Amino acid sequence: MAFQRLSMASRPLPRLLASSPSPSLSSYTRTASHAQPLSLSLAISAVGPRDRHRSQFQRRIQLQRHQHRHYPSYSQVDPRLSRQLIRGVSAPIAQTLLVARSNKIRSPLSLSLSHSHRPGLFFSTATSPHLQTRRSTTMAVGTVLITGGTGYIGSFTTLALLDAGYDVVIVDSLYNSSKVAIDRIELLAGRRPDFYQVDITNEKALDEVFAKHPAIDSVIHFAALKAVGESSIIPLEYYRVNVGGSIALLQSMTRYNVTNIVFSSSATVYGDATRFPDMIPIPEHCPIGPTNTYGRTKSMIEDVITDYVNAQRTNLEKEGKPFQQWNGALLRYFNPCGAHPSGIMGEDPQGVPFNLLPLLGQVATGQREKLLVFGEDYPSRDGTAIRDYIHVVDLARGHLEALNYLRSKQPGVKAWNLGSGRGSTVFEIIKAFSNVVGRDLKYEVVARRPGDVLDLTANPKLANEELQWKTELTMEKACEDLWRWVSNNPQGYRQEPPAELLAAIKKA
Ligand SMILES: O=c1ccn([C@@H]2O[C@H](COP(=O)(O)OP(=O)(O)O[C@H]3O[C@H](CO)[C@@H](O)[C@H](O)[C@H]3O)[C@@H](O)[C@H]2O)c(=O)[nH]1
Repeated sequence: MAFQRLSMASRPLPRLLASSPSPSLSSYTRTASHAQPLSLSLAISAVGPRDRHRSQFQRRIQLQRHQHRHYPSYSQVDPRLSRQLIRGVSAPIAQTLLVARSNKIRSPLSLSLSHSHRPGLFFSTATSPHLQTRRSTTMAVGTVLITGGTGYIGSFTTLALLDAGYDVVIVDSLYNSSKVAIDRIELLAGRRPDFYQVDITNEKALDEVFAKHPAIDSVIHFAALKAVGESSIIPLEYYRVNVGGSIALLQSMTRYNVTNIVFSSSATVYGDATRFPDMIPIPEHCPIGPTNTYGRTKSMIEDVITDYVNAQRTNLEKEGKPFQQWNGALLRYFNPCGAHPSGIMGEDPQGVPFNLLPLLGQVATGQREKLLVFGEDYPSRDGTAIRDYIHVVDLARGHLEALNYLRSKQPGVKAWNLGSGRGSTVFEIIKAFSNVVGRDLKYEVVARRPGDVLDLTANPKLANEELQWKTELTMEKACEDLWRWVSNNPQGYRQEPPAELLAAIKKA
C-alpha cells in the first residue's frame, strides 16, 4: 500500500464540504471535537482503474512538495488538486475528518479521512510527529491579518474570509470606524475575529500582533486615510499614514515571514482614462496617472509592494532559497456601495459622508435636504459623470479570491480591476435609489467637483478569467440593501439594529 502525506494550503474547505453530498463529511466538527490525536496526515491508496489517476495525483503532489522544499514535511498542494481528491472520494468514503493546524508550518491545514468502504481510493489516518496542532472544532483554511478590518470594505472582507473558513486577526486604529462592526460580523459569521487597536504606522505594535499569531501567513491591507478632498489639505499626513504605514507593515511582515499581501488599491490610480483612446472600459494596462494626493498614495503603495515583492523573490532566488512564497495582489476597485442584505451591517462614515450613495441615503432619511449633483455638462448620455458601482459583498469576495489565488498560484505581483464593467451616471443612480425608496429624491445641479473625471468604468475581464470572480449583485441590489441598512439604522453602529432584523438572522 502506498502512502502519500500531504496538506492543503488554501481554499475554503468548508465550501467544498458544503457542496459534498456526503453526510459523513458534514459531521466533521462533531468528530473533531473529541478525536485524538489532532496531528494527522492524509494517506492515499488506490486500486483498480483509478490507479493511473492516483499516480498522476501523486506525481503532481510530489512536484509541489519539491517546489516547496522549505516545508520539510508538508507541501503546499494546489487546492484544485486537493478538491479533486475530495471529490474523488465523494460521499460514503470518509467517516472521520480531523483538522489540525500547525503553528510552525505556514501551510496550516491538514486533514485526514479514514475508513473507505469504496473500492478505488481509500484514505487512512496516520499521526505525524512533525505537526504542532491545536484542538479545534472549527477548520481554519489559513490565518489572515486584516488591517483596517473594522472599516467598510475591511469588515465585509473579514466576514467573507470567516465564512470561507479562514481565521482572521484585525488591526485597526478605529480612527474612522467602529468596533461594533466586529459584533455584527460575529452575529453573521457565528465567529469572532481577533482584534487589536493598532495604528498601521506603529511597527512595534504590528510586530507584537504577528508574534502573538504565528499562524498568520497573509495580510489584506486596507488601513489608510481615504478622503480625496482632505488629502490635498493635509498631504503629508496622507503620505505618512498610507505610504509610511504600508512600509512599516511590509517590514514587520518580513520579520515574521508573512509573505502574501493583498492591497486595497483603487481605480483612482488610473486618473482620467479618457485621455487615451480606447481605454474605457479601463483595462489594467491603462497607464497610471492619479489626479489627487489620495490617488498618488495608492499608486505609490502599489510601486512599493511591487518593488519589494520582486526584490524579495530575486534576492532569495539568488541565494538558492525558496522565493515563490512572496506574492502581492493590487486590487483596483471601482465605486464600492451597498450593505449587507440582512440590514445590520453597512458603511458607517464618521462625520459627513462624501460619496454619492451614502449622501443619497441621508437625503432619503431626511438628514439632508437635497443632493448636489456635481456637473451635468460631461459628454455622457445625460451629462453627468459615469462610475462603475460595485456591491460591497461582491467586492469582499474579490479579496477572498485574490488571496486564494496568491496562496495557491504564487504568481508574484499582479494587479486586478474589481468592477462590474457596467457604468452608471449620477442621474441613473438617483433614479435607481429613488425607485427603491419609493419617491423622488431632491437634487440640485451645481458645478463640477474639482478632480472628478468623466468615466471610471472597469474592464474586469482579467479578474473574471484569472480569479474566476465576477460581480453577481447589481447596482440596483446595492441600492436596495443600502436602503435597508440606512432606513433601519439611521445612527449606523451607534444604535442597536431593529429586533426583527436580528430575529431574521437567528432564524436563517
Ligand atoms: O454629492 C455628490 C457626491 C458625488 N457626486 C458624483 O457622484 C460620482 C461618484 O462620486 P463619489 O461617490 O464621491 O466617488 P468617486 O469620486 O468616484 O470616488 C470613489 O471611487 C473611486 C474609484 O472609482 C475611489 O478611488 C474613491 O476612493 C471613492 O471615493 C461622481 O461623478 C461625483 O461627481 C455628486 O454628484 N454629488
